[in-house]
Parts: sequence; C-alpha cells; structure tokens
Amino acid sequence: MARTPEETLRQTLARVAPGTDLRDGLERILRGRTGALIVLGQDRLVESLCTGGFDIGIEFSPTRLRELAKMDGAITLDKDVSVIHKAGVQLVPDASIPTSESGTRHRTAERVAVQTGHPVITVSASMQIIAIYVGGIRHQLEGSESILARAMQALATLERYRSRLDQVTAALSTQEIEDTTTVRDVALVLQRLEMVRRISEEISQYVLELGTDGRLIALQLEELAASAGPGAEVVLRDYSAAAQEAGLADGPIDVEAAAAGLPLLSGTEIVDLGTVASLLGFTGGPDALEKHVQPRGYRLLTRLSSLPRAVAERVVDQFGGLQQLMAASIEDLRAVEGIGDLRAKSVREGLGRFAEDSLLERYR
Ligand SMILES: Nc1ncnc2c1ncn2[C@@H]1O[C@H](COP(=O)(O)OP(=O)(O)OP(=O)(O)O)[C@@H](O)[C@H]1O
Repeated sequence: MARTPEETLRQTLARVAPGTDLRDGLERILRGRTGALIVLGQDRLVESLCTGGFDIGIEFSPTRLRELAKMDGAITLDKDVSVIHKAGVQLVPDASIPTSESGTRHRTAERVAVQTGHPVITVSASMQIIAIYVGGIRHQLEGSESILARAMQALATLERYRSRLDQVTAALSTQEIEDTTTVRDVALVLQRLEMVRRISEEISQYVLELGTDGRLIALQLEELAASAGPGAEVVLRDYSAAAQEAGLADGPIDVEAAAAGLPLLSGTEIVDLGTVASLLGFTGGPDALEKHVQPRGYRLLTRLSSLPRAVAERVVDQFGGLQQLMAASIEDLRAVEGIGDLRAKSVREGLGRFAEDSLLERYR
C-alpha cells in the first residue's frame, strides 16, 4: 500500500534515530565535516537518475558510509539500510521540479525525494545539519537534548490533560446515571479525549526521533496513555441518535465519519465546544449545548471488563438506553442472548457500583 509522505517520514525518523547504525554513520560524517547526499531506496527510477560513480553492493556499516561520503557525489542505499548500492554518483533529477533550497546538494535532495518517493538524507558540510527530504517535506534532525526538553514539556501537558479528562469523564458518568446529561458534557469529554490523543501522538513522534535516548519518555507515555479508557468512538456511539431524538436530524449520525472528523478539527475548532457538538449533529450554536441528551449505555458497559463487546451491544440493543438498563433486573438481563446467571449478576452489580460511585462523586 502506498504510504503518505508523513508515514514515510515517521519510518525514516525511526531509521535515523540515535542508537541506529545509520545515525552513527551520519554523526561520523558530521564530525568529519565532509557532508553527504544519501538516497534511501534503490529501484529503476533511482537508477535512471544516477550517472557515473561506482557500484558498491556491500553490507551497510557506519564506517563504510563515512568513508564513501569522503568522495564527491551521492550514495544510494536500499530502503532498509542494509546494503550500500552506489557511491560517488551524480544525481540528475528532473530540473522542472520546483525547489526552495539554494545549494546544489540540497536542491538535488529535494527534487530526488519528490521524483522518486524515496527519502533522501543530506548532511550539510557548511551548516553542520542533517536533514531528511520526503515528498515535499523537509525535516531537520535535532540533537537529543532539545527534543528531550520538548518531550518533557509535552509529557507535563499530557499529565494535566489526563487529569482534566478523568474529571470530565467521571462527571459525565454521574450525569448519565442521574439522567442530567447535556450536549455540553458530552462535547467536553470528546474534546478532552482528542486533546489527550493529540499530545500523546506528539510525544510518540519525539520517542521515535529519540531512539534509544527516548526510553524513559516512552515508558511514561505508555503509563499515562494505558489507563485512558475507551476512545471517542464509544462516546459517539452512545449519543449517535441524540440529535435525532432531539428532533434536529432525520437519522442517527455516522459514528465512523464523526470519529474520523474529530482528529481533523483544527487547533481553534477543537477548543470550541459548539464545533465539537456539531459532530454529534447538534449544529444550533450555543443553545444546542444546553440540550438534554441520553446515552445508550455503551461507554459504561465497556467499563465492565468481563463483558465481551458483542454481548454489550446486544444488551444496549435490548434496553435501548442507559436509564432502562439501570432499571433492569437480573431476570431482565438474563433474557439477553449470551447472558447467563453469572453475567447477569455481574452486570447488575457493576451497574450498581457505578450508581454508588456517582453518588459519592456528587457529594465529594
Ligand atoms: N546532483 C548531485 N549529485 C550528487 N552529488 C551532488 C549533487 N549536487 C551536489 N552534490 C554534492 O554536494 C557537494 C556540495 O555541493 P554544494 O556546495 O553546491 O551544495 P550545498 O547544498 O551548498 O551543500 P553544503 O551545505 O554541504 O555546503 C558536492 O561537492 C557534491 O559532492
């Protein structure tokens, strides 16, 4: 499957992360103050852009890369960085491809990356910079210290976002059980879930770039992300028919489309609860946020870990809404396919616990 330039860049960042052989080779070139132009990919198209130079065909090693970079011209590797194919080649990409770079090494790198779709790495002799070109993207590698500083800052932000998410999620559970939920409460949880997702994604990018220097950050990210609970899709499913029930839409929303739309909201859109609520079909501006809505019960049921997803769905279908579900007896629950005595009891007890927790939350 064709990758997007962003995906290819992520993969390339992993290949050049500290601790990898390729990074070791690049650092050696940087210290040697020579410079390099390296294509990560070998196919017919790359071949057709190469003139002169030497066919090498040896296993990749950092010291070999450094030695070959002393020659004028470019080096081609296979995409997995296991073989050095050519060295000292002159690359002649299509000159009509626009480039914003100035020196010939960097102009060539940008054009070859666009023309071939392969990542191209440059080590600038004059500026002492390593850059990656993928498609039309240029990414400059930074030292681990500055990335680490930003990653630590992002982790602190994630911690704050997480505790706010936990607050609004607990508040939503209480409101759902007491049947006092408004669109605002739901939009707030969706907003916070998305903010946590965005900052977690930013941190995983740093982890990727940091390679072996990012192990501690990775552990902290894992810890903070692991207990985040179900994602936005479950919340959207819970309220997929809410706008229809409020007489604002002809049918339920498309949950998948709404879940895909949430990450697409811009930084300013995501802070506006009205825009988030429009994903649920509530497009009436500030007034729409105060509308009373009722969940179907998916989210609370997914917190009962013993219940398989398919059974949870049947329970929701059977009762139609959380309020009816909360009122269901063990016998009512047993009537659902896949629910025997034990499960009926554990669902009943689980729901009872939620009700108690919600009371505690209210009077805390
Ligand atoms: N088309 C090309 N194919 C292969 N190698 C090239 C090509 N263009 C430039 N180079 C390599 O880059 C070297 C530096 O070229 P130049 O100084 O013009 O580029 P630059 O972008 O200013 O690079 P730097 O930032 O390293 O100074 C050349 O000596 C050559 O080894």
